[in-house]
Amino acid sequence: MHFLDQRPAYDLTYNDVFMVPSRSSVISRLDVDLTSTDGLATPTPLVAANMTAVSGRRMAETMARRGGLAIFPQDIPSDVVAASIAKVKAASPVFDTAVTVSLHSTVGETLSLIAKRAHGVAVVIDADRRVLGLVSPQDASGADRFAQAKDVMTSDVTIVDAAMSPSDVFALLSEHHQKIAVAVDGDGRLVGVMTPKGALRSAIYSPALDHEGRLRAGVAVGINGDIPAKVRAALEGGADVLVMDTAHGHQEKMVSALSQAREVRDEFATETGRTVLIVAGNVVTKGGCIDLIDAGADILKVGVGPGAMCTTRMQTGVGRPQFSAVLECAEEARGRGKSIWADGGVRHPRDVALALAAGAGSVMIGSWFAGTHESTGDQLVDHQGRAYKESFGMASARAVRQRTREQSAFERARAAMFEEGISSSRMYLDPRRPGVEDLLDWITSGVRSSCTYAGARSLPEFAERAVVGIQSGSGYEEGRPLDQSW
Ligand SMILES: NC(=O)C1=CN([C@@H]2O[C@H](COP(=O)(O)OP(=O)(O)OC[C@H]3O[C@@H](n4cnc5c(N)ncnc54)[C@H](OP(=O)(O)O)[C@@H]3O)[C@@H](O)[C@H]2O)C=CC1
Ligand SMILES: Nc1nc2c(ncn2[C@@H]2O[C@H](COP(=O)(O)O)[C@@H](O)[C@H]2O)c(=O)[nH]1
Repeated sequence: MHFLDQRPAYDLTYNDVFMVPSRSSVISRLDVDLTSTDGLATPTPLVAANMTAVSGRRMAETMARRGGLAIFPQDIPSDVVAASIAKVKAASPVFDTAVTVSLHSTVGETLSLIAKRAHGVAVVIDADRRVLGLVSPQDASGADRFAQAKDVMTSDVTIVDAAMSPSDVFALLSEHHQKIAVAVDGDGRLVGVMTPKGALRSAIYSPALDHEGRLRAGVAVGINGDIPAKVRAALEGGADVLVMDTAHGHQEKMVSALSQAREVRDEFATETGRTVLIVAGNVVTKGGCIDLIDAGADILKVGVGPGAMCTTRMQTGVGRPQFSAVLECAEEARGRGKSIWADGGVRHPRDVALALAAGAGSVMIGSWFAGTHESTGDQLVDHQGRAYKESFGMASARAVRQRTREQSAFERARAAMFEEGISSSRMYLDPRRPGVEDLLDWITSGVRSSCTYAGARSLPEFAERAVVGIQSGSGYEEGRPLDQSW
């Protein structure tokens, strides 16, 4: 990437910069390869953050099915993480995991489960996972909440063989004017579901798969406690990437934790032949990058204070405008054969494009993804009828209380006094893009387009060719669409 004019002597946020188009020979946005350049080579360079309000099993499955990753947070007990990863790995890389209920599930329970996935139905199955019917909110409307699935379900179901290609599923659904297909295996047992949009997505995205062709997922580990035991539990639990994470990554405790993690990772690689990359952070300076790379990091997590749940900058004055942090750290890491993740502060697709232009290998997103069907929280509705989910920072008093649950009441209360995050925030589901896949479509189509404007067919070419200028506040404002006249 280079600057249109001179590189400024001050630091820049994503909002401070823009890209200009360059002469391009890339004639279609579909010709752009978005494979991440962080060493993980995921087909989509996006990672759902290790935040309790964001990444759980559904987020992990959905992100990996569309080529990205999700990281299980450090506050979840390792046996629970291992059980969740096992489910992710058992899920179909092609069909969405269905919400399932039995004939006797109540309508109330069924409706609350439907909101956990974007495809909008529950599949009614028997004890052998054979498909009996479908329930949608429309089918259930007007029914008593204590009525049962059998009373409201439809048995007009488009059943397909799980080996059918997504384009054939799409054609079948169009022919039958149906909104969803239910895939079964050779024994007639439920495998998953596919909507017409899901079929289209399967043609555009490739899943992020492990060495056995199963969906990938990552696990975060903090820097306190028994690091070797935690790292081993994460690796044995099936983690495909390990994230060593703390607010102030450039501290000696991290350096020591990272060295220990590296040792366990290498032992595990010798035992299993599987080398899991280690991401460490958060840092925002060259010095931080150098020290963590020397201590064993393969990828650096970059960003202090840009997060939507973050109070660090206001409370401490510490942090760094994210575009400059990413640019400087990516340069430093690249010079040492490593890469970075740009973590935090992404509010629009353009921010992802700018982070990748600045050299990030992948981009980590938290709060934006918290407001989707697939995030961990329950969907709530405000007094105007708008759907939202609760989000909170990982350094908020709420998260700290959870993380320190095994300590004494005094220690927990003391730790919570050092909060650097918001304990409760409403992330509204965008009615046009309520699922994380809708956001992925929006982001990746934007990034593909940014690449063609720069004349780049891949992310390394994009990071090389992008031309970035600096804009005023009104320059940024001019670029915002208006939903009504002025
Ligand atoms: N990217 C960002 O800007 C930030 C991210 N976060 C996220 O919040 C989560 C929790 O992180 P964290 O608060 O580090 O909790 P951790 O549970 O990982 O513990 C942090 C450890 O580092 C010590 N420490 C020393 N200096 C600091 C400091 N300035 N800030 C925080 N800890 C410090 C703490 O000791 P002691 O408590 O005794 O001081 C504690 O032992 C992580 O996911 C992290 O990424 C949090 C804040 C900023
Ligand atoms: N200072 C804090 N930073 C936090 C906290 N919880 C998470 N984070 C960081 O934010 C990113 C995600 O950023 P977003 O803008 O996409 O939401 C996450 O990965 C952490 O690095 C917190 O409590 N305080």
